[in-house]
Amino acid sequence: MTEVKTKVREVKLFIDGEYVCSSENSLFEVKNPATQEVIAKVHEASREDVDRACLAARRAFEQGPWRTMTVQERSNKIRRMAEIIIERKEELASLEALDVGKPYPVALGFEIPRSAHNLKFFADFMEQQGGEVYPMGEDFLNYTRYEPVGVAALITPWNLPFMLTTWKLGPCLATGNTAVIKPAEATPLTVSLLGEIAKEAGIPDGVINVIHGYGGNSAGEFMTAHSEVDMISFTGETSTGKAIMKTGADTLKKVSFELGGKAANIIFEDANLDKAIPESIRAAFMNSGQVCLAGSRILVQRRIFNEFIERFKKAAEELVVGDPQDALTNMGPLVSEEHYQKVTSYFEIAKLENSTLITGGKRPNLPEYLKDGYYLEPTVYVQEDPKARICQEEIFGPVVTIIPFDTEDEALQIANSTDYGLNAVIWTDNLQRAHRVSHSVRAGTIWVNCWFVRDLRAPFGGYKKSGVGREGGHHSLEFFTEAKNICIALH
Ligand SMILES: NC(=O)c1ccc[n+]([C@@H]2O[C@H](COP(=O)([O-])OP(=O)(O)OC[C@H]3O[C@@H](n4cnc5c(N)ncnc54)[C@H](O)[C@@H]3O)[C@@H](O)[C@H]2O)c1
Ligand SMILES: O=C/C=C/C=C(\O)C(=O)O
Repeated sequence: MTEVKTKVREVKLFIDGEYVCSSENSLFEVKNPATQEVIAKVHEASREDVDRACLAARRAFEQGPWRTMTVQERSNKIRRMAEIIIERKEELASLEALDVGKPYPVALGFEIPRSAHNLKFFADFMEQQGGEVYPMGEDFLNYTRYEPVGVAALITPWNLPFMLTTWKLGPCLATGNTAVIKPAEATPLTVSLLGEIAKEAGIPDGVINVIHGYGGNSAGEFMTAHSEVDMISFTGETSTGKAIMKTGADTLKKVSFELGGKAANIIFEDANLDKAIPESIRAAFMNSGQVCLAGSRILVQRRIFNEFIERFKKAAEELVVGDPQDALTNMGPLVSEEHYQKVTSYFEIAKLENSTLITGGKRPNLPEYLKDGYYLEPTVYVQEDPKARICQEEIFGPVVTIIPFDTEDEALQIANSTDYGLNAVIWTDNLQRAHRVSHSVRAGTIWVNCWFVRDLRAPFGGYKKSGVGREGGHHSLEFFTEAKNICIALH
């Protein structure tokens, strides 16, 4: 592990089947969030590099054979990528832990296997798909084909880099498109390996290209403006989604956006707290709270409010914050100084808004070698006013707010009072209430008595400012295909 931690890697661009340097020889550094040591020097894609990547993807799309091979041939190659990911799971997990600062067991046990599954699932799923036939009596016959759209820009954030990239890449490839991928500048390590994984799996050159760089006035913007890119699948902040939509508008690109969240986690008085408390802890603090689906607003019914707070506080204080490579660690550091500044700015806001600090709100005491990492204690506030900024804005760190409520109607009103609508969590043993509340919360995913349980066939995406469109199962296939109807006169 020490060698993994201290080595400084050179991360190149992967264009048209080859790892290449930035044409302007511009490199940026990536740091280990746990220690702030430099772990990689990354080639930044210039406008010319982005152009080459988009043209390579276009050529690979137009000239084939990717688009024209049988579904089974394509799916076999995608499944081979999934197998290679599993063969290399320890290496990928330690790189992800190093780059993002997340606990190694989480990367190894959840994210890397899920990444392989993202590819295998869509390869298998695509093999089950067909077209449609609409006969018009004896005179005409319609049949419908689902054809790939072309070149996709896949842009992903730093919190779950490999998992979220493969979640887009699986359906993109399975439907016969080609891709230009840009991981977040803070966490490019695992995604950069997709080039060699694709090559080993026999994916033709140009089908997968990986470029690196920043967003505005850098690789992200260049690719979303590029005339050879037909569609953009983006996961990240709501404000970035708006910028990308504007840039993509000139060339009328198709977009699919998975954006921010501020999930209500509603605990009714009849909930089983023995389950609700540990899951609410996971929903609040997994990946240091840097999860779009985080249950960051906990709404608790007044009758159980004090008991909930006491037990939740105790459980939060038991979490081990520390070195992500240490097997006992529950919570690593935040990803960067910039993000730490954003998250800790909410401590001041919380004070100004008269929130009550229950626990946390500061750096934990840690060994000397971790002194430069951006660590925070799990932080819990109580706030009576659901309109306060800490109840409304996505903090994206280990900070949750507990809000009391009296009635089901009040809980619903609070749950629906933010601009976001990605997901919500409901804890109740009352079946009717579970359904009633699920129907009335305006969010794309509702988890009842559980959190972050995923079936990849299910639609995934957000209401309101949490997204545009849905991914998952046939929803992903619809985004990555054009439906073509062919009408034939039969005589
Ligand atoms: N809804 C979901 O499924 C989901 C999943 C994970 C994260 N997120 C959201 O992601 C955010 C955290 O991630 P982040 O800080 O990396 O997000 P971000 O929006 O800052 O960056 C995401 C990606 O977009 C790129 N980018 C930034 N500006 C761009 C521009 N103008 N044009 C093109 N590309 C641009 C970045 O370089 C990065 O690769 C949170 O808001 C979180 O809720 C959402
Ligand atoms: O941080 C966000 C988590 C997103 C999860 C998914 O996109 C998924 O499970 O498919």
